[in-house]
Amino acid sequence: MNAVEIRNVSKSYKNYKLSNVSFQVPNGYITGLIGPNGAGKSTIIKSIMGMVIPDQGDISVLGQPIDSERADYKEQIGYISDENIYYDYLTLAEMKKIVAPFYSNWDEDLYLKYMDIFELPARKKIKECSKGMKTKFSIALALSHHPKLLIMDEPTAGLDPVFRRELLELLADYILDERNTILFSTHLTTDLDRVADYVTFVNRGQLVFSEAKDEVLDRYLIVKGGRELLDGDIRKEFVGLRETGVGFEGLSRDRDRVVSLFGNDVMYQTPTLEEIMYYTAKGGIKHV
Ligand SMILES: Nc1ncnc2c1ncn2[C@@H]1O[C@H](COP(=O)(O)OP(=O)(O)OP(=O)(O)O)[C@@H](O)[C@H]1O
Repeated sequence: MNAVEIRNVSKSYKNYKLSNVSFQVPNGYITGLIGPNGAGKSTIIKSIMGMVIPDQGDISVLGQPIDSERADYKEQIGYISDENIYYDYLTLAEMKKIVAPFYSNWDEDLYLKYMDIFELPARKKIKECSKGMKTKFSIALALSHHPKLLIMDEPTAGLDPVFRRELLELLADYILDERNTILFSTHLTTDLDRVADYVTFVNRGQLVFSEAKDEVLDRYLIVKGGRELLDGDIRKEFVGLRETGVGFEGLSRDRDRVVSLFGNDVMYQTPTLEEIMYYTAKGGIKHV
């Protein structure tokens, strides 16, 4: 089963279009949603949360088509927004009192445990909290109602490296229960190198790929060689290309093809997710 299914979803704004995007978030795994600034990650996540209504397409969450009239499916979701969705003038404890009654599964002991682990001051006003503290508070609230699906929009932005690593460990613990699923968006792709099973990549409102991370890393290849090897046709083999006075570095999405083209005349390197995102977003920009 898929925890989330997105079929042919489109959404237009004045200067932007999310175009006919379809992908699945498999149950029991961590899926990373990556893409440069403005690619459409938050638009997709807000569409799943019913906060943005797509112009067309269908979305199902945990087997149910979502419906703006019925918000009960959200009880099963732990949502961490990239914006402050809480009332600034309240303390953390006061905000928790508002949020907790929405969840029949609310676990006060678990909430207190997270407040303690994250060293969060319950009596501090939200407006007096740092960005990292607000994110930690969001995570505490999201996990304290035992959600089956955790949806996080840029959760690691604003977190120091120590807590970022702790958060990733916490997510790994949460996913140990095979009924749980995580979808999280980030442009810090190193987080995904560590924990993601699947990767969905959007660029300028278009889906580039959505598949198992290992398959992506097996298929893409970086090629480094001398400029004399490049001509117009060869350039078209690359998703993105960086050329210098003497050489080039290019990303191919077809490992077998470039190896058969270049043989031993070049050097090969498996790209990181960051390199795949960089070359795809930049295309054939020249650096001479
Ligand atoms: N309510 C809105 N009205 C008009 N344009 C919008 C609105 N919401 C988003 N956009 C535009 O849609 C595009 C995609 O935005 P979105 O927030 O989904 O991107 P993102 O991938 O999450 O980016 P980032 O990594 O910077 O958070 C952007 O060009 C943004 O300006």
